[in-house]
Formats: sequence, structure tokens, C-alpha cells
Amino acid sequence: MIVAIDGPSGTGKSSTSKAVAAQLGLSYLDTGAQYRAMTWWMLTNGIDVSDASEIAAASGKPAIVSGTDPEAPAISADGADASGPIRTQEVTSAVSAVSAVPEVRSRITELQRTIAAGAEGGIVVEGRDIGTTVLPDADLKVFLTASAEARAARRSGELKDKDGKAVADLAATQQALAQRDKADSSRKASPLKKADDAVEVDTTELTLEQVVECVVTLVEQAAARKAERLEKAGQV
Ligand SMILES: Nc1ncnc2c1ncn2[C@@H]1O[C@H](COP(=O)(O)OP(=O)(O)O)[C@@H](O)[C@H]1O
Ligand SMILES: Nc1ccn([C@H]2C[C@H](O)[C@@H](COP(=O)(O)OP(=O)(O)O)O2)c(=O)n1
Repeated sequence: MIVAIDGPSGTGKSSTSKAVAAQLGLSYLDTGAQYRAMTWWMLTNGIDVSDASEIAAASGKPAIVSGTDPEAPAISADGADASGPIRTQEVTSAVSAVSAVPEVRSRITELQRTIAAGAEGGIVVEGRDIGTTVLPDADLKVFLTASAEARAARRSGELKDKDGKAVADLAATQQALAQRDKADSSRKASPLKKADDAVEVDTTELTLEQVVECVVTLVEQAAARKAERLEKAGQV
């Protein structure tokens, strides 16, 4: 069972994918974390991330390794734990430019396909181009959306100062999200886009629990359809 979950930032892809995978005993892959890890490695290794040819030349160098346990997501670059540093503002600001470079995409896409092919019990893969490019034959494709306001409110709720106090800056968050959406949707190589055969779920008015329940139902329906197809094929 291969499930592709795509959509822009703050629509609930990571939270939903992790919960669905955990509930159904599937593996989980956060492809945004892979692009973030590549970006972090470049920033810490002196690569000029405003220069596409420098990014392309360096894209084959770091070993990016993802864990696929939804209960304990993990990511490393050249053996260094990247799960903390990939969430910094510096990485978030640079990740769209790095992930727009075709050499970066082809390397990471290959990695994603290898991980999906090796996930024997099935996998939930979340990102921007999973249904359109990485796994076009996925058994189920979901495209999550939400209003710009809801997405910004969710994301700014995550911003904390050094003492752990929430520091909501709604307008700035909304603007940064809009900029990243535009960059991710307008790039030439494999842009953020709903696949024609994806099921669109607008999460604006739904709680996370409702979204999880909805996607679990969609996965169960897709699994039943697949079993029926396989049974029919076996009877011929
Ligand atoms: N349906 C929802 N309602 C309210 N908050 C949500 C919902 N889905 C996710 N969130 C919260 O919004 C934030 C962003 O969710 P996340 O899963 O990281 O989105 P994405 O992976 O699409 O960027 C998280 O803090 C998460 O807990
Ligand atoms: N399949 C993917 C996943 C992410 N990316 C790029 C574009 C995104 O802005 C960044 C970061 O993705 P991530 O899913 O971590 O972003 P959010 O957590 O939703 O803010 O990576 C991509 O180009 N293709």
C-alpha cells in the first residue's frame, strides 16, 4: 500500500501522515525533511545557496538518511542528526531555492523511490510532488489544502522564543508561507501541484483528528479496491 500525501505548508501533511501511518502500521517518509537536510548540509558546508550551479555541483555529496518509523521520525546528513537544525528559520528561508535545482530533485527523488520500494508493509510518503512525479502509481493520492489564514495561524502557533513562550507573528508567517508556496508552485522541476487523480481534502474547518479519520477511511477504501483488483487478476 503506497499512499502519497501532498499539499502546501501548514495543511497538516506531517501530522496527518504520521498518525495515519502509525494507526495502520505503515512506514512514513517526510520528503520535506530530506530537502531541508540537503539545505542544512549546504549551509553548513559553505555552499552559496543563491548559486544554482554551486548547489547542483554539491548535490551528490551528502549522505541523507531518513528513518521511516512514524513514531520516531529521524533524518541525518553525513551521519549528523539533522532533525533539530532543519527546522530553523535559516533553513526554511533557503529550502525552496535548493529544492528547485533539478540535480537536487533527481537525487532525492531516486532516494525516495528506493525507500518506498523497500517498505514491505506499505508506506505513507508526504511532500509536494509525490503523487505527480515521485510515485505516480501510488494506490492512493491525497492533496491537502487549507485557507492561507488557517495555515499561517497553525504555523505561527509553533513559533516559540528561547524560554518556550509562544511568539505569534501571524502577518509575517502568512507572508513567508505565500512566498514559499509561490516558489514551490512555479518552479520548472516538478512543482507543487495536485495530481489529476488525487482526492482533495480541505482541512480549514477540520480538526487534526477529523483529517486523520478521513484519510484512514480513504486508505481502507483504496486497500479494498486493490485487493479486489488483485483477486480478479488472479481469477483470470
Ligand atoms: N486540522 C488541523 N487543525 C488545526 N491544527 C492543525 C491541523 N492539522 C495540523 N495542525 C497543526 O498545524 C501545524 C502544521 O501541521 P503540519 O502537519 O506540520 O503541516 P505540514 O506538514 O503540511 O506543513 C502543526 O502544529 C499541527 O499540529
Ligand atoms: N516533495 C517535496 C517536499 C518538499 N519540498 C521542498 C519545498 C518545501 O517548501 C520545502 C520544505 O518542505 P516541508 O514539507 O518540510 O515544509 P513544511 O513543513 O510544510 O513547511 O521542501 C519539495 O520541493 N518537494
